[in-house]
Amino acid sequence: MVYAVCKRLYRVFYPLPPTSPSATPLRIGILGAANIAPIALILPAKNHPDAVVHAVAARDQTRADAFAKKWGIPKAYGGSGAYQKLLDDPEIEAVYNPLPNGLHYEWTMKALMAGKHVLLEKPSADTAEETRKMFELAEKKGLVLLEAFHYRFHPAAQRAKEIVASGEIGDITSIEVSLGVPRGIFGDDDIRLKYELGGGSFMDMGCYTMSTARYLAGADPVKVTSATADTASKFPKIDIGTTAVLAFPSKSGDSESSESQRTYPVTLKTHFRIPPRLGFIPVMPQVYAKVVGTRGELKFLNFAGPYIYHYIDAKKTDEKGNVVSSRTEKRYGEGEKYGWSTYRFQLEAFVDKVRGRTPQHWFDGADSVTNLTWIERVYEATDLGVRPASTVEIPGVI
Ligand SMILES: NC(=O)C1=CN([C@@H]2O[C@H](COP(=O)(O)OP(=O)(O)OC[C@H]3O[C@@H](n4cnc5c(N)ncnc54)[C@H](OP(=O)(O)O)[C@@H]3O)[C@@H](O)[C@H]2O)C=CC1
Ligand SMILES: O=C1OC[C@@H](O)[C@H](O)[C@H]1O
Repeated sequence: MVYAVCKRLYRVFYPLPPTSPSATPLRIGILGAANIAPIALILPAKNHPDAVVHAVAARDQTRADAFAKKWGIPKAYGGSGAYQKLLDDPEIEAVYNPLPNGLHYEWTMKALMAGKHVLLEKPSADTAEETRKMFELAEKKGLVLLEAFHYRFHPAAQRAKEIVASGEIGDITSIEVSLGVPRGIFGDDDIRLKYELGGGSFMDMGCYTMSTARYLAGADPVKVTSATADTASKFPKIDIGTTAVLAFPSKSGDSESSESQRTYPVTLKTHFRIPPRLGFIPVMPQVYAKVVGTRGELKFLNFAGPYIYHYIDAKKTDEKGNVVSSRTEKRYGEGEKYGWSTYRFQLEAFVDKVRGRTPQHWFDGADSVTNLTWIERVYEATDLGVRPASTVEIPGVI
């Protein structure tokens, strides 16, 4: 297993160059020298025949230059006007926006106003209204806008959904999705801990858990049943961890049924700093989705980064709940796509969409709006309140 993981990671970090590169690849610019940019875009683009990272912009010229040099990016914009300069560059056709959440709306709107397609990091914005406005503008301008839920483009996620949708485990009776990391990964200065930048674990990680639960269920919540947040005095309004229970609509159940028959519970758990067990035993990241049905259950381990390692355990149960059969599946892609990262699959779809080809998978703005709507409702239920909407006026947008 260790060898297989190393082999896949090797290919992610040392991607093979495309065998027949396009003469006119989609030229992408990156807003911000963000930590996530290499893995989410720069490395995937290195083996995409029809995409190239052409420019990066950072608030500091030295940082922009160093980033461009390290990753082989031809142009580097730096200084206070750098992001807008990149948007004004006629050579750039699409933009990757990995800015802090609280800046997603402003710079996506500006990018769309500049006529660029946008691959936008998750969560799409601070409020559902901002998300709605961004997709409305993209539609009006005929531009592609995609919230970067990369996991959905990976064959493992698609297989997990297929098993649930096939009815193999019966009708869903509960779902649990967890995304949490041990203490020590995010320092106090991390953007994730800044309320004014749209921080909070249910924004950062909760957006995945919400998206994954909705994806696997093939349905949207009907209400937030409960939500509790762990907070720390150092970070007012930031949830270090959140546990939310939402009600999803059952397949069975009609208007005559009780609420517990009409819905089933979906538990979403997030955490930035899971403490060590017994105070000193290090814990592993908690990244899984579990779907329980009337005739079985499915566990998808590492749904957020399945290209590194994952398994999908599917169990069938009898009427008494006894396990009658179980199997484990793994999906890492086929042929030349074997071992592609989630981000590489995502880039393939994004470029296909921009080029007018039919992507292997896609989801639209309505999906992103719904996701953020329910994130907001969870924050309302925790009493921490929704994240602050942008106050920036976008020239040309009413
Ligand atoms: N898809 C995925 O797997 C992941 C997605 N993400 C998402 O990507 C985004 C960025 O995350 P990450 O790369 O970890 O963050 P970083 O802190 O590394 O990057 C954020 C970038 O934003 C820029 N920036 C602009 N204004 C500010 C400001 N006021 N404060 C701080 N930074 C600012 C900085 O760019 P500059 O260089 O100009 O200074 C910085 O490089 C988030 O939305 C996050 O949710 C994060 C990790 C994984
Ligand atoms: O994939 C992820 O896992 C860890 C998070 O903090 C990050 O932002 C997210 O995208």
